Amino acid sequence: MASIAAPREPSITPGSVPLSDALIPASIFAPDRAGSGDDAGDELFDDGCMVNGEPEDRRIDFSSKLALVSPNGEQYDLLLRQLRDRMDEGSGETIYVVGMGSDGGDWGLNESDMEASVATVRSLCEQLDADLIPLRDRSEAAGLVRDYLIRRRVGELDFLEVRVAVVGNVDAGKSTLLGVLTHGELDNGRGFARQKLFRHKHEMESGRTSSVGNDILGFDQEGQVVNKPDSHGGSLDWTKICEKSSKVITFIDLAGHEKYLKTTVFGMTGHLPDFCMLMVGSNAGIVGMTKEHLGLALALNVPVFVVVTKIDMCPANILQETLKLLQRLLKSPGCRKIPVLVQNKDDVIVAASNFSSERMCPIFQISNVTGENMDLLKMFLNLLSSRTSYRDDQPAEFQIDDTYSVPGVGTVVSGTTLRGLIRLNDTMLLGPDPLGSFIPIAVKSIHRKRMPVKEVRGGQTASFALKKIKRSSIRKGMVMVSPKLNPQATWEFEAEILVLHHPTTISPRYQAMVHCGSIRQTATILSMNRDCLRTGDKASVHFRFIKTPEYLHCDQRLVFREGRTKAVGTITKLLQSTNNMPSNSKPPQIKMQSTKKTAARKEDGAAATGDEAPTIAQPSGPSTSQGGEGDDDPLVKEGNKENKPKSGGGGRRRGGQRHKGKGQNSSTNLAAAPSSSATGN
Ligand SMILES: Nc1nc2c(ncn2[C@@H]2O[C@H](COP(=O)(O)OP(=O)(O)OP(=O)(O)O)[C@@H](O)[C@H]2O)c(=O)[nH]1
Repeated sequence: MASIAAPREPSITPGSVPLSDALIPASIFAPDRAGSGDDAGDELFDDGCMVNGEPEDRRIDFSSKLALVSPNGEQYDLLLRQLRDRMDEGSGETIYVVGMGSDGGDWGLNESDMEASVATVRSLCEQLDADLIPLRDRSEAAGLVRDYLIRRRVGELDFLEVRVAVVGNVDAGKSTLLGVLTHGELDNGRGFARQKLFRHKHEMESGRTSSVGNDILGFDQEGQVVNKPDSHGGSLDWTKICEKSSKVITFIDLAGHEKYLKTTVFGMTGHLPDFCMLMVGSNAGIVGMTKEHLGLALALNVPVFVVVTKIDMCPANILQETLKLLQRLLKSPGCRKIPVLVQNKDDVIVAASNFSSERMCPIFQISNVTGENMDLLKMFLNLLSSRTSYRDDQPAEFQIDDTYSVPGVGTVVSGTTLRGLIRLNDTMLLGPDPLGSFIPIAVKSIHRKRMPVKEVRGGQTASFALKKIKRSSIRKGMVMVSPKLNPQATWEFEAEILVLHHPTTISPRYQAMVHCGSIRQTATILSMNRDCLRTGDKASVHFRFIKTPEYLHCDQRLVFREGRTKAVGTITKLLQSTNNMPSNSKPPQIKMQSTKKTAARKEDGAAATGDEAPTIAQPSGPSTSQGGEGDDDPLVKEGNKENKPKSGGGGRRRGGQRHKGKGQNSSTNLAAAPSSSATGN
């Protein structure tokens, strides 16, 4: 366990500093509960006792370090239930501490008690089809304490998945770190590692958007990296990585430059990261977009860890200064984080065990050139577990963040499964279209990280090939949901918002882009419970989308932005609307079209998402629709021009509105009414 080191005088020697004076050592987060390392398990157990109405002493004392030594049959069942609950909570894994109690007794077991306890845990793991992976042994006052990672066994076609958004200012070393992690070769300080990543990206094997990059890092059961780049081109075979991995980290690589903020916001909302890795160049410090990106993660409740790079070239006093400023920023009233410096493997385990508390913010200091502390960062990544529930019994929901036309396959949508289980050949409802309708659609094939699979569950990203649907009928922000949900589309909603920044005042009729999940659409403020809003104000605001209704939930987080104006909030109410027309008053003329032919047509794709950006033709693999999306914000512009109807003719029209449906009654007002009309639901 780490101890508090005395603050060191700054020296001029480059390298990581042991502990900035006020930074908190990870050891203060050390678990203080018996055999759990987690309050949740204890609470669950207590609840169980209450529900079953049995006195605790007939059960088992989980606060005793001896709980695992020789449980009777009933106690064993309780231990099993507790472990199962904890693994469910951790999406298939948990860190388990043996020999540590919270009953006030000294920590540690003698050898025979440790042996018996480990035998119990091993047997519990067998029952749950999980692996018991040793993390560390340590000696405490009364004997041995051991930490294990317990991880659900996965088949060849399965793996645990964690998404990490990578943000930070330009030049912080984001691409370089991802190159070093995924390709296993150190950088030379002049862009070597980054080049590998770019080359691999340009091959566009991923079939994913070019504006929000994706890189994967696979870990086997032992926590070893399985990525093996091709010795010639350095490309990575994603299928092989997934087959060999028990855990795959997907890095959502978000651009650092301010002009790409729209893409960054979309990556943070639409790609549902479990965690955010904020990169800071030690020599440059907290500059540029660092605060902006941190604020975004905080607004969306995504737990953040910080990676300070370039410690090989940074004088120690500058590094100290950067850490001090970082700590001040993280502890400020706006952040309310507890910065924790991670310096050794013990700290990694403590940080990983407590990270989901959201308040803790682990800080790593690394060098992409010397590789210093890279092992700690890798170990930490392997120990992170997904924050999304993966229970199969909920009705399935999948949010679409991109669409493709794949030659020979047809229309493919990619995105994230929010909950439930989706199987091959399932029929889902796809929508809403501009009229608010959902249509039934069959799932023809499923890929996870380019690997064909038969099913996908909550928390996992996937691509689906869809039958009989044109790509042009699908846009980002649409969903595919279980017919059981009888989905409704919403034009208007209420949200509690907080204005983070606005140069003047916001009042009714103001328009800006709403980002909510993978939805990205301009909305108008119809009314609010204050006359006007300035920076720092909170209000309940009534919004209306200007183009199409969307599928929303109460309690969803949203970001409302236009240029440098930013507000964040939570949806509190979905409202019925009597006006089901887009704000530009153009009668809705279309409905989702299905097609018998699924020919790959790039021009379909160019209009698919409502972006004016040209489609980037890729040399191989699927075409993508999001080229150049970070450059401009056409919807915002349109919104602020009061959405005058565009003259017809030559200019490209947006989204679904360019496709005229056959026999569609243009005056039909369907959208906010029960919307699964096409399905008969
Ligand atoms: N000495 C040293 N150089 C580094 C380190 N990390 C990155 N670099 C160099 O810093 C430069 C910028 O790194 P990038 O990875 O491109 O930075 P980035 O954050 O991805 O920048 P954008 O993609 O523009 O947002 C490159 O020349 C790298 O070789 C490091 O740890 N030590």
